[in-house]
Amino acid sequence: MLLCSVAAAVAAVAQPFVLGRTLDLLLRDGDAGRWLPLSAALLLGELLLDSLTSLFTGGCNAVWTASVRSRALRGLLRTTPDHVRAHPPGDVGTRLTLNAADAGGAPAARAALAASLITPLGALVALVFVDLWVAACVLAGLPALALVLRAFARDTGSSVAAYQRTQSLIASRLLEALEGTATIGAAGTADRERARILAPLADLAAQGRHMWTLHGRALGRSGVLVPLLMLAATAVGGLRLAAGDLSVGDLLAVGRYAQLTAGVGGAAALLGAIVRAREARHRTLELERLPPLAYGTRRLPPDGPGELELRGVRVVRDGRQVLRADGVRVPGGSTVAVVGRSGAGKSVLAAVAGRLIDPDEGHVLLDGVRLDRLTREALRTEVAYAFERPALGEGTVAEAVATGSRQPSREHVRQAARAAGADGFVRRLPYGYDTPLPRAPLSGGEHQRLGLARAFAHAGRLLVMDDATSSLDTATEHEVNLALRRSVRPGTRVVVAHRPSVADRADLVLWLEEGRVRAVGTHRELWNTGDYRAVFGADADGTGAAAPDEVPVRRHDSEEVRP
Ligand SMILES: Nc1ncnc2c1ncn2[C@@H]1O[C@H](COP(=O)(O)OP(=O)(O)OP(=O)(O)O)[C@@H](O)[C@H]1O
Repeated sequence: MLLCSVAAAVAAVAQPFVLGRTLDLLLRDGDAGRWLPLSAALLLGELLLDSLTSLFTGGCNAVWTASVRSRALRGLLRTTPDHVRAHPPGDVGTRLTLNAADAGGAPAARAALAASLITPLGALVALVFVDLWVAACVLAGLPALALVLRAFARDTGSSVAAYQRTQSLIASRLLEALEGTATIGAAGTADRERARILAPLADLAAQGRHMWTLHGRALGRSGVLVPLLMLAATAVGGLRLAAGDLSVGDLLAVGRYAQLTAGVGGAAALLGAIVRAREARHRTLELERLPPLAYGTRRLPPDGPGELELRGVRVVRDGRQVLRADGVRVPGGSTVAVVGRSGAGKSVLAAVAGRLIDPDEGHVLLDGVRLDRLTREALRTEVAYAFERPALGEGTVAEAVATGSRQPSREHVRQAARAAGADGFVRRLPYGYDTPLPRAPLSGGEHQRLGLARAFAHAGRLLVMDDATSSLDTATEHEVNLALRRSVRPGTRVVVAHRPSVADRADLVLWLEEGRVRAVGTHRELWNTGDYRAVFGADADGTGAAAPDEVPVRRHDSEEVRP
């Protein structure tokens, strides 16, 4: 692309000279010889090169945008969920689409700017050769043009950055509102919500106007300067022609060269694109440079039971301790329910247990090996997660369940779906397991069961379920739990639980309170504590809010329990 634009610039610089020469020969002899076809070739060549430059510019923009976008995406996927949290979905969307596309235009705009400078510089040099006086006249006007461009590049940078930030704010608010349409509809707050989303629009308009004003001012100033320069150059050239120091062809050439030299003012538009690309690149770089989660080189001992240990673990967020857990040992193969009031630190513990995030202090060990020392492969094949709102993608149902570090067979996928209570509704979909998810109208509970199926299909020695059954009715949840014991690879389970039935079925309960481990024991032992019962909304005597939610459940030792 650069070669084509440079060649086009060279052709543009050569043209006035060749045309001038051709004109002189035609006027003098009536025959320009080889100069005439040369002029035609130059004109055609420039046209062809300009077309090729446009073609390559499109290709270059596409390739570079894809590269900027992929790198930003890789940065996002390498980091921990905690770091991504600082960027709401709308912000990430804006950075990966609008900003990546702007940033992707940088190399082509730089090349075009370089080429656009070659023409005026070449024209100036050619002008010196044709006539020194006209060249001096043009040269005298150039510093003023350079000043106009410099001021434009300086002032426009901050406006562009503010404009891009505001765009991203509007996108974030819009996405938030789209996620909460039901709430907004039910509360009848659509107008207020619309006003909230569009509130930054006034700023955006002001920033946009400011950008265009700067642009317009730069174009206007250079628009005044360039004709003035041209007028001065033509006047000097005319005087020189009258004095017999220039031929008619020379006058044609100097006029054209003066015009090409003054074309440096056209760089304003390219400069604008470069400044926009630079600010946009800063924004995509922020995603690209999110601190990655580093992996170690250790592997897990083969056939380990999945013993989990939290040693001196401390997680601090915004200067506040949100989790402290020391000396917590979960025997391999057991199920531990993590309970506590909202905000007690359950999800933070679940994230630390499977190394979605690293603790600020202390270590988590799986079968005696620190999680941060494990290879990525060892960690992700041995630790599986199921979440409250799983992200299933847009492939088929089977692909959604199969996606993960291993590639389970189709039969394995079915088995996992059966265990998660998903097989029945999946079979009723138009194409069963081959139904594309966007064409599968799933309820919240069905969506969650597919997420569970995925976790079951990839279950290693540790399975972390963070509120992953919250949308299931108690009977389905009970069935899923039984199937989990029977049909899924045995291992240690960490289950964030809000229902007493789940805590009761667990071998062990980890009770968190304000980010600290209040007690570890069985549900039955802990139920004797009023504060523990209060976590489930039960009254001091053990009845109340928790009771209606309960169905009689059997513990794995077959003893019927109604907490
Ligand atoms: N990245 C973060 N930045 C700031 N605060 C955080 C971050 N992650 C968690 N917290 C805070 O840590 C506390 C525990 O959060 P956590 O999500 O673990 O609660 P939880 O027990 O799972 O609650 P719930 O039952 O409502 O889901 C909360 O006060 C939360 O605001």
